[in-house]
Amino acid sequence: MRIAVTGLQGQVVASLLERGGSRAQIIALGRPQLDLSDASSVSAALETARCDVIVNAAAYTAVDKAESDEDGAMRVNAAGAGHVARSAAALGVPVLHISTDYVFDGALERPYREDDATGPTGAYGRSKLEGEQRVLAAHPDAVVLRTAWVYSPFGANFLKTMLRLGETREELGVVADQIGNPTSALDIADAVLEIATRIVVDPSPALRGVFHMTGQGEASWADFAEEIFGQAQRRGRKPVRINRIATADYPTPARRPANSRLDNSKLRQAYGVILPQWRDSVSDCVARLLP
Ligand SMILES: NC(=O)C1=CN([C@@H]2O[C@H](COP(=O)(O)OP(=O)(O)OC[C@H]3O[C@@H](n4cnc5c(N)ncnc54)[C@H](O)[C@@H]3O)[C@@H](O)[C@H]2O)C=CC1
Repeated sequence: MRIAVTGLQGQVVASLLERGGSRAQIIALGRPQLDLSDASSVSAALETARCDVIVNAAAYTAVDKAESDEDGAMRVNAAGAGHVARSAAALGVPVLHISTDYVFDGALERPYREDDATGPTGAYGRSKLEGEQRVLAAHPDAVVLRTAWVYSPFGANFLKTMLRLGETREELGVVADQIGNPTSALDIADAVLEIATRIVVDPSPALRGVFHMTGQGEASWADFAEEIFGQAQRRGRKPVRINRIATADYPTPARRPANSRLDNSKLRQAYGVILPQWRDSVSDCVARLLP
């Protein structure tokens, strides 16, 4: 199977390139050849790729910067996602589109299900929600996978930031009143490969539409940090104390949802896919970064 994926170096792209193995040939397409904000570059690159499935994993992911550049985020996350889905529909291949927990406002007191009301609290979330809607409108054979709190050995992410800060700091203040599901990009890649394999052979409507896909178990950012430093300490790093702070004490341009947890039951029922427990995947990632 040939899978074309947007982006060259993102966390999910790098993970797909690593995990493709013998299961799939991964063709990564990024700038300048494929620029999500340029419809003609998207259609030309995807046509040339001659693939069986398209995964839209590239995005404008700078959540805080998007607050002062909403047009830029919209061009990539909304219009760009639409370009990918339209091209996929024209080529007659299914599309898997990666989206986010930030489409929700976080006020609900249980994990969000796919049909819960959306209500993004910031520009990034609004652009990603608009992207989902454009993908679903453009392509009947689309799967939208909402994930959250992504980390990996690649690129920039919370886990790598913690390990870097831990080299010089003895204590750190980390937000304890936002809860979500830390998710390894390598686990996302494994699940995307399974979903792609199914969708090319099974036309069932139950396999199309929006699905939530995150690591199992929940955590606050402070819990996540404590787990990272606990694992790092077992690998010879000095201890780092976490001071559990409130969101109000760590102001950022974009407001984040207090509850980001996503209920994964629909994905499990439709595809039989379930991601590993988040602490196990954190352990694997720390082991790779601190061998
Ligand atoms: N990082 C996270 O915590 C979360 C990410 N997501 C979503 O997961 C997906 C993958 O995210 P990551 O791999 O973490 O992102 P990343 O930030 O590691 O990589 C994004 C990639 O998109 C590429 N890109 C940006 N603008 C582009 C454009 N105009 N044309 C072509 N390529 C462009 C970048 O060069 C980069 O390679 C994205 O859809 C993101 O919105 C969802 C929830 C949380």
